[in-house]
Amino acid sequence: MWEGMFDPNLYDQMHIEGQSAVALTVFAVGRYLDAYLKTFLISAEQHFMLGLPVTYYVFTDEPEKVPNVTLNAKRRLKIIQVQKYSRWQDISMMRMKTISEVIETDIRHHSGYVFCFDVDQEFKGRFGSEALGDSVALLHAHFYKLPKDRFTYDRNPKSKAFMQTGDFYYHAAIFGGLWENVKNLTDTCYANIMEDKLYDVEALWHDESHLNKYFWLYKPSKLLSPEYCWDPSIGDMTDIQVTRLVWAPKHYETLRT
Ligand SMILES: CC(=O)N[C@H]1[C@@H](OP(=O)(O)OP(=O)(O)OC[C@H]2O[C@@H](n3ccc(=O)[nH]c3=O)[C@H](O)[C@@H]2O)O[C@H](CO)[C@H](O)[C@@H]1O
Ligand SMILES: [Mn+2]
Repeated sequence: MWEGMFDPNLYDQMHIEGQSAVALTVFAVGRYLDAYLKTFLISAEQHFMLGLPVTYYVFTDEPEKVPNVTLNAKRRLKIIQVQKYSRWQDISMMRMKTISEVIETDIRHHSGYVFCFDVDQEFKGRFGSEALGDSVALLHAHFYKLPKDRFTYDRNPKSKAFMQTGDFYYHAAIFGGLWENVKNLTDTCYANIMEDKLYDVEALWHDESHLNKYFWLYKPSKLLSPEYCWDPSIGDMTDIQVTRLVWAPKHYETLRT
């Protein structure tokens, strides 16, 4: 999906008539909560799936610290406590298991669609119902123009994420689709992550490597352009007419320790 390819009103009309409901999952564990969550949620209320019922699922180790954000009509927020793994790689990877569990116990009873987001980002423009689809993947802003041999797939044959060729390089900061498909995605990635642990290997880019392998084997039905997750530090914006969501500044040294 690129700006200019679609009529937003047609998508909105179709999803309002079809009574589509959307679940958004986001993790804010450890210092990521103070650093990013409030901006993420406030901006989502300004731009994410406006007009549709949205349930936010905020996963955190410190529920009492989740900011109080005023929500639009038909929108609600659920806070779910999770443990804080000591390694940031595990905080990131283990999201797959937690998302799968909450789809099973909660989401599937309320929302047809699920979108899973990193928290270190801010909505800036319409992120609307045109982004909904059976199985949705995002083109990584740093790779969408590069030749395939530059894609940073996992090249270790011992990892379940190993792959030699692929279609695109997908960004793990956003994926989504019908809950059935997101359930299958998270279950598959989690099983592969755990099998890697058994053999003491870790994929190059963690959950992102497993996500790329998954979307190579189970093709997504819809691709989002980097407008849907843009890094403002990229100088060349010739393809980008609208930034819908942007990366927030990363402060790995202070936030991940
Ligand atoms: C292009 C790139 O470099 N991608 C990798 C990088 O993305 P990122 O640098 O975007 O990862 P990240 O630091 O945003 O972590 C992913 C998400 O996990 C959550 N979180 C993570 C750590 C923490 O202490 N608390 C917390 O809540 C939070 O929602 C965060 O947005 O690192 C990730 C692992 O972390 C994956 O390996 C990604 O593939
Ligand atoms: Mn991130």
